[in-house]
Amino acid sequence: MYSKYLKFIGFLSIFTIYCQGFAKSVPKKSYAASTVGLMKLLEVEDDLVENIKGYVEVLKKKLDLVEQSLITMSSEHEQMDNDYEMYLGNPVNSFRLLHRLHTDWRKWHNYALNTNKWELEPIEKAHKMRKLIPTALDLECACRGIDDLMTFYDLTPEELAAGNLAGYSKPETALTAQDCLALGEFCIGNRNKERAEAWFNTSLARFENTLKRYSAHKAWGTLLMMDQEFTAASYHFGKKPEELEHSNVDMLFENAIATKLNCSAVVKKPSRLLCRYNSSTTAFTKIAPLKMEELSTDPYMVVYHDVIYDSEIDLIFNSSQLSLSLISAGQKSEVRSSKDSYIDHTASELLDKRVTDMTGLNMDGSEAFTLINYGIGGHYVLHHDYRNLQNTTRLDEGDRIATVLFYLGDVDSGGATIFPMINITVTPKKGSAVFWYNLHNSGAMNEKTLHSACPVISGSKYVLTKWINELPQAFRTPCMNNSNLLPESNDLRLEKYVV
Ligand SMILES: O=C(O)CCC(=O)C(=O)O
Ligand SMILES: [Fe+2]
Repeated sequence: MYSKYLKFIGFLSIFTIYCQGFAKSVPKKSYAASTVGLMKLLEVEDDLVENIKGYVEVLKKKLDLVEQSLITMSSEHEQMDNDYEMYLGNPVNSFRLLHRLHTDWRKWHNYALNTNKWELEPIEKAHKMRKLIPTALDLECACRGIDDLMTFYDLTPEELAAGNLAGYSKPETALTAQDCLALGEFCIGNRNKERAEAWFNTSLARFENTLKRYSAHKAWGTLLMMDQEFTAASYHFGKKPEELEHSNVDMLFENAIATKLNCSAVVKKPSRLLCRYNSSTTAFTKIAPLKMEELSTDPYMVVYHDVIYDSEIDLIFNSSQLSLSLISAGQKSEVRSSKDSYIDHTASELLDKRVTDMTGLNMDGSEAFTLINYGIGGHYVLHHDYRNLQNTTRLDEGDRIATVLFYLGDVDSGGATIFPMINITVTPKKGSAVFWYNLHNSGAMNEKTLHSACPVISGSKYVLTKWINELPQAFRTPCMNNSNLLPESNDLRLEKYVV
């Protein structure tokens, strides 16, 4: 199986040299940084292929069943032989027609809506492998390798896309339209507009239909909009320039602008909310109240001060693997530039209790603590913590109802956590933690929890995140209230507990 990949490995290992050259800016475990790493990735891909094959089998069985029934249904119509009156004149036929439609329709409706757990098993297995798949940083490293090749050997996107490597032609290594698009997006992050445009152009030429071309047009159009080049951008969005200036596309930038403003905000808005001791969430807080500062009521958000001791922070650092690889300064990614790892069992048991004292929530089924380190420029783009889980998956696990983010150190400058939709900036302060609800009481997702980690200007930032899941909170969160109900599919939590 591997032999057909070996030539790709030869090609990809060119990246190795480049990625090692960037050793300071690339995580050590980067797949693209070694041939051994790439071999591991092939194994991951093999497993993934097996799981997806399993899923295809499941789908085929379903498809066969539906096709078989279609054949049966059509054969009834053939029997009529265009003489409908004759057919329906027979009361048994009329009865069968009615009965068929009455019961069959329900059957098909249920069949289409219900997915059995075992049917999703192969895809769930594939999902569990997600920790093994390359990260955004791995991809970036690979893009950088290609980008450097282009610079050193004066290659154009067209040549590379056709598998032409400086006179060494390998059509089988030709790039797909999606590959070219990813390289174009990398060039935007790398502030190389000209090369980004050349990649988008190559990508557009390789996409075979308009629908697929849309993503390349959108990326290119957005790039032009950023530079206020409305006329050029209008071509990509299929709109007139004057429509574009006021269109929804502006929304793309509103958040980006809000992020910038909030990241540079130094003065907090005066608030009518309070600082107080919280002594009511658990029995323990009655004897050891926590210093709490209210930040917002929608979403509910508070900061706890001095909620984690220096000795506990030391324990976390000593026990985590992060200390082995503190080289994150300068890592760049469009999504996130940071390094994360998990903390050990003793520290997490201790902190689980603390989080319950802070939130009143049950830690069963919550996700493991993640320790994140951001170096200079380290950031995390705007995102929501909820995962927008649908149907079955949501009923099994529940979405992330709340987040607790501990700040394990002060940051010299920058690195705030910002919530642009509610205009809140939380400055990292050693020992403090911010807690907020991602979901409304109804279970619907609260869009206002959109947040981002601003780039670190100077120093280093360490945070510890805890994502708390919704289902174990059935007896802890307030009764659900219909006032903020969103459409049905958003409200499985309600359905599950109110019946
Ligand atoms: O580091 C931060 O300030 C935010 C981290 C975050 O949003 C997350 O881990 O989901
Ligand atoms: Fe987050």
